[in-house]
Amino acid sequence: MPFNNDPIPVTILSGSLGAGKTTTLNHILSSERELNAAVVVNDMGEVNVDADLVERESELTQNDEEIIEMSNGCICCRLRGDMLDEVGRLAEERDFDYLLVESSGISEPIPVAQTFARGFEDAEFDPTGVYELDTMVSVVDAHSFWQGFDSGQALTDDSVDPQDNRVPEEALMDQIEFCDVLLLNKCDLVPDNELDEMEAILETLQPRAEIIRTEHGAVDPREILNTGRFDFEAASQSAGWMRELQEGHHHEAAAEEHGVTSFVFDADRPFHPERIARLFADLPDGIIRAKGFFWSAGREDVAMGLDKAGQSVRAGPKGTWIASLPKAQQERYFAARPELKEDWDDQWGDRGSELVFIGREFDQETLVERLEDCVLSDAEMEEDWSVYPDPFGFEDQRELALADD
Ligand SMILES: Nc1nc2c(ncn2[C@@H]2O[C@H](COP(=O)(O)OP(=O)(O)OP(=O)(O)O)[C@@H](O)[C@H]2O)c(=O)[nH]1
Repeated sequence: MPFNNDPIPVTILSGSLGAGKTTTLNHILSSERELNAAVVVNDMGEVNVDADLVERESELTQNDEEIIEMSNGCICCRLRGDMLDEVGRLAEERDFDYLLVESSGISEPIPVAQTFARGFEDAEFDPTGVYELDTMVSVVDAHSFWQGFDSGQALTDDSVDPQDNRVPEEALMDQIEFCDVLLLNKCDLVPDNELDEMEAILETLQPRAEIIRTEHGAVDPREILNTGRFDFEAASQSAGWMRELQEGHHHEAAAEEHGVTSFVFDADRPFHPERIARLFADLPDGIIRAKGFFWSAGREDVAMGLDKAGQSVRAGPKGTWIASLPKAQQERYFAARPELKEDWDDQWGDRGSELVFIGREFDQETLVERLEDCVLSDAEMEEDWSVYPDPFGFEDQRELALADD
């Protein structure tokens, strides 16, 4: 290989367990014979089954990829530094010109992307200038997408990441919301009309990504290699709920045709803690995604966060109101974001609620009414809120288990 100092492009594949990441990787390796790739395969278990499968494939195709197995942990957390040191060693030899990374099924895509885009403090190797993140790909299993979201089937105990108790649906939502290309795989197992509907939902959850339907991971390699599509800022701002907050309504025709809608609920008075907790635990089935922050009466110190992905709902302390910061720090915020002053309340500052709901075939009007009923009434505004029972506790965004109360 000729001497070359250009950064090595990197494509990262994420996706739930069994979505088809290894199948896609093998498809790429066998259809791009010219591709001189190194491959990092991450598996949570002790035995790296995926690496074996990739290894077998590359023997078959007589490619001689260098395959690095990262087992017994996740490259988005515990193995971050180890992975960098490995790819650093690879880069020194430099007898390959593309790096493919298969994350584990529960990997969060943002830290993995950050590792390549910005490095990692605990690692000796600094990837900036040596590697260049080219494309973030998420593989979604079309067949289990519905089932997982509709019935919460994915919520089995042994699939929860022991490190932070995240459930697979939350990892799936991250993978959908942070990527450049979304492969809707296993399309052979789902009828076309359902695929149309799923695609409408994915487009609403993630308006920026290129969505491609695949069977057995058979994607045109040009869609995920050397695309130059990765852009950290754009990717981190591209989630549908975030766009909804920033820009308000703008629905794709496809979304409307399939009854996929979203709206923002705003309030500058606090919610009654028990009423809103009960509502969060009993949102309509059609709500696929809900996200935002809210003010819970009696907790003027902290901005509460809401995060619903599929069947999983988390709510609890999330951030700080600017109004509860020391004056000097508040001034710095105002200097940086003058528009904050516009919605500033003399008594309550920036306290308030802003929640985005994305769903399919739900009754928006009724939900808005139910939300409004959770906001304090005029009489309640005069009460002592500190006597209200607080279902949210002090931990960061607990899983809400209030539905049966
Ligand atoms: N019917 C069908 N099966 C598929 C498709 N893609 C992959 N599979 C099968 O689904 C299973 C899981 O595929 P993998 O490629 O191993 O999935 P993965 O995402 O790498 O799985 P983990 O690494 O375990 O998270 C395998 O048995 C594949 O043969 C598809 O498009 N259609």
